[in-house]
Amino acid sequence: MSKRIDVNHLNIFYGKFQAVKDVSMVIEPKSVTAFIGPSGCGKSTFIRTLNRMHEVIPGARVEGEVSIDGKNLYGRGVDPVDVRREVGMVFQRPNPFPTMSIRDNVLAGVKLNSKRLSRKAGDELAERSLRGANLWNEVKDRLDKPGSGLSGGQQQRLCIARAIAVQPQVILMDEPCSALDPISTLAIEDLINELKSDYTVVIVTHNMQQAARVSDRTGFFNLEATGQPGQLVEFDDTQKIFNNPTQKATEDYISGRFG
Ligand SMILES: Nc1ncnc2c1ncn2[C@@H]1O[C@H](COP(=O)(O)OP(=O)(O)OP(=O)(O)O)[C@@H](O)[C@H]1O
Repeated sequence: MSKRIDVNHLNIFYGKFQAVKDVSMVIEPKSVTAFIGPSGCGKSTFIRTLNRMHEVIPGARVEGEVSIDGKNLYGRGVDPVDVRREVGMVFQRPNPFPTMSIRDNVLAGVKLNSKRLSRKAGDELAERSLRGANLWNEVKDRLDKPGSGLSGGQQQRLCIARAIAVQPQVILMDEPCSALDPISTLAIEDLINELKSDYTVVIVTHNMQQAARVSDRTGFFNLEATGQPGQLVEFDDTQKIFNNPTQKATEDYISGRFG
């Protein structure tokens, strides 16, 4: 359940404004890839194009190609709903359905995909997904209570359980810890580390220590100037990016000289 992503000459626009320019990269399966860079350089815009989520924004469009194991996500006849089933996403703010029970929250994505589940199959899938998100022990006695009754960190793991339940190949995370306290952040980081044995994980983070801790590969995005599109300046092994980057702009950013 893990696939390679190939991005080829991807340009991303909001109407006439070009937000991201000419990105090409390979994202390896069963690894964690992190994107860092200053505010507004297009990290969120880019990650959303990996599951066509940008298409919910009016006027947003791409040129170029994104392939998962050789299949172009933007090919003719490809249904974005199918793409989002294969490539799940977890957002900055945990967004469980507040009145829905914990169990039903986990199964919500599966049910949206119009899969009918028996009670037993639903219980099994909910347990498996909650275990996969390291949340089972904390919620197993209150599966029928609303998702909104959980702490922020637990809600984020609930959202990860919901993403896993659909059995995606890839999990995208857009600043998944930015609304969380340090303990919950560590719990999510541990989980990301475990998820990579089954999934291709892509994460946007503002926290450089987090990128250094959780990722195998890191991409640094930057803007040449305000109003210009964001570009991928450097993409390499995380060790290399943080210890011996090739580009001066990367070095300046990771050493806190700008951004
Ligand atoms: N819905 C939108 N409509 C128009 N322009 C947008 C939209 N979303 C983002 N942009 C613009 O695209 C550019 C990239 O924004 P994006 O949110 O991808 O950057 P980012 O690197 O994720 O920033 P941050 O770190 O602050 O979250 C910015 O100039 C932003 O103003």
